[in-house]
Amino acid sequence: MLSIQSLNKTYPNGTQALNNVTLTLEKGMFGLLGPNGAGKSSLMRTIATLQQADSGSIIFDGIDVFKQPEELRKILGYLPQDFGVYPKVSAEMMLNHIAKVKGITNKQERKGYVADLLQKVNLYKFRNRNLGDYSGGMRQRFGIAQALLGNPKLIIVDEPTAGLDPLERNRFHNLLSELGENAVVILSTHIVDDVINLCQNMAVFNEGKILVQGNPQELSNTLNGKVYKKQIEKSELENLQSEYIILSNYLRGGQFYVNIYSETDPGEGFEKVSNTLEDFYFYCINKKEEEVIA
Ligand SMILES: Nc1ncnc2c1ncn2[C@@H]1O[C@H](COP(=O)(O)OP(=O)(O)OP(=O)(O)O)[C@@H](O)[C@H]1O
Repeated sequence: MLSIQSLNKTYPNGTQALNNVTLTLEKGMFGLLGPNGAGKSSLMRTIATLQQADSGSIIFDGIDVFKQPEELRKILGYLPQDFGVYPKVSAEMMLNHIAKVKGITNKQERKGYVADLLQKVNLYKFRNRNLGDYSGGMRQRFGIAQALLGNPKLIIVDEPTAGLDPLERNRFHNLLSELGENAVVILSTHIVDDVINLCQNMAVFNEGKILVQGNPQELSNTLNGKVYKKQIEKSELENLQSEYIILSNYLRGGQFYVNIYSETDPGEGFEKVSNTLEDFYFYCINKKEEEVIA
């Protein structure tokens, strides 16, 4: 349904944010994982017609996004990373306005539609409060509501759960996965667990390139039996780095641990662990593109 071919973008300051990006996305939820500065937002803004690429093409359901941006906008729901609001307008008024712009002309229909959306994101009882008086999480939920206006067929959400409390995060996940039944949903996030829980497909993105694309569980499984952990002193880390492919280092109960990738049992106190998508993600980021095994 969404076909991205050989997309390139270099900003005027010389940063190459997209380097020959090619991706095909079907209906359902697609997770985009990558470190800060990988180019995720650049890709999303380009798909959302907010910026031009230098070369390449994006086709969604027969719409050529670069040649027919207006057509795409009619069926697009987009929640950017930094979502600004008009502070002196209530959520209900703002959604009503956006609904009008999106072509819902019947007043009664629009009212019901907006009320339904406000219920979905749990803001109905705050519908008359000015957006400027919303908390960060409430503003984010408003952003989600505006992205869902007009039954979009392509939904792009850039780190949508940042700032949501666990309950609201769950609620939003349920909503997103419902939407994924009828739309292409692209979810950019740093939360690896969200991708494994929600997405049928995903890509790891780094330095403007797609390193790997596939089903999260299948990608994760490619490291089965090859991830080992050990409790170490922090000072040992540098030495280990020269010997092993370090996937991650972290604290558990105040103790310092490393996870490493190894084809064979490294001994030396390392124990095999059941690996996660997070291990796979770090494996991709830490290895060079041509060495990723999946
Ligand atoms: N308007 C711009 N002008 C110049 N460079 C930019 C611009 N926007 C982004 N960049 C650079 O392009 C690269 C990709 O940035 P982008 O925001 O797409 O990454 P990201 O994966 O979304 O990062 P994050 O996870 O931190 O949001 C970065 O090096 C960034 O500094």
